[in-house]
Amino acid sequence: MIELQQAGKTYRVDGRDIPALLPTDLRVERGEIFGLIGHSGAGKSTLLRLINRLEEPTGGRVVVDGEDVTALDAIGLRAFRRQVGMIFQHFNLLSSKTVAENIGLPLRFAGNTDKAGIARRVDALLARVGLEAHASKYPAQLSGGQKQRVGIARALATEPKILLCDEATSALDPQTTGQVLQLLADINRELGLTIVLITHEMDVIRRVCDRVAVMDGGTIVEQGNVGDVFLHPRHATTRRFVLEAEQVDENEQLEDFAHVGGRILRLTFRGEATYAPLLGRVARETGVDYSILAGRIDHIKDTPYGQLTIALIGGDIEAAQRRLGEAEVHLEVLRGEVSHGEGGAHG
Ligand SMILES: Nc1ncnc2c1ncn2[C@@H]1O[C@H](COP(=O)(O)OP(=O)(O)OP(=O)(O)O)[C@@H](O)[C@H]1O
Repeated sequence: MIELQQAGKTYRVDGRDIPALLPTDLRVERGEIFGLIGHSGAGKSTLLRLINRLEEPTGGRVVVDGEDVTALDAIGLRAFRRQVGMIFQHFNLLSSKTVAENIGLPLRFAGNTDKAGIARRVDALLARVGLEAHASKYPAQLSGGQKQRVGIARALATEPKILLCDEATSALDPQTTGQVLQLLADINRELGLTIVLITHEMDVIRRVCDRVAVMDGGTIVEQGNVGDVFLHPRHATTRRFVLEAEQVDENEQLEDFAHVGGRILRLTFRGEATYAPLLGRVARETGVDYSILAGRIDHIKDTPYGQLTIALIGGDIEAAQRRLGEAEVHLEVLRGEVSHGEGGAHG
């Protein structure tokens, strides 16, 4: 388990203090995938790099599995860092070394001189990341996705218990991003590795993370289970990330609906409720008509969810809304009722 206890970092540049990370408390549980999301300069990298002390905190403590990392001397820190792998946006591979040599490097740095043992470990890692056929190639001969696989294999070489991912997919195209995220999720599940990743894309969080913290201005402004934060964002920054991920402009959408009569609701379904034939049943029972204005069905990690924007027209709208509210559905009224053709919003 990783704990930040009032951990913070202020840089001093040309006599001026730059508070990159305000004193922050955070807990990452063992075996989870924890995401940090924020815009450029929010303090994500600083927080991540405090965990393995690539940055020294200017205040507070970082505790990993009960050990105060901030108090370690140089020898203790070297041993601790073997338990923490890291991967980077631009892979940070040595261009003069082959794939196999890059992957074996952390073992050599750790003082391992058993060449046959290293070769066996490197072979197993190559197989783990699906690069058996590329062992003797050089980084320049690989695609971005393959380079990141080398980065992941190298990070796993010393059998770490924590993997820190600094924008690991930001340099990759969407399809390759999906494959690398899947690999991270598999490693997390199979090895029980704790993963902390930083990103500026909500989609990355949605696909692999269990929990998320949203950062803004050097502090955490919202955190929780990804399902809760993604489907019901409370902070304005979180909301913007979610809307960006869904490519939705809320104001534009409401303008588009101006000519639609009735009451406009947004329904959010999670888990099995996503596939339940609820709308038709409620419409039949209450005599309302509905039209679907916008919708999306997708997954948050392995859990399906659906979001539907509908207009309810005619019939017993109050009863319909009550029935929907009683089901396993989260319901928001986006716009009150207007009669057809009237347009514009009532409160
Ligand atoms: N070595 C440094 N010296 C001085 N200021 C720094 C240093 N590193 C980061 N900062 C400043 O600290 C703040 C937070 O930076 P940080 O890199 O942690 O943010 P970030 O959210 O990771 O952004 P990005 O996504 O651009 O990497 C920024 O204002 C940045 O300019």
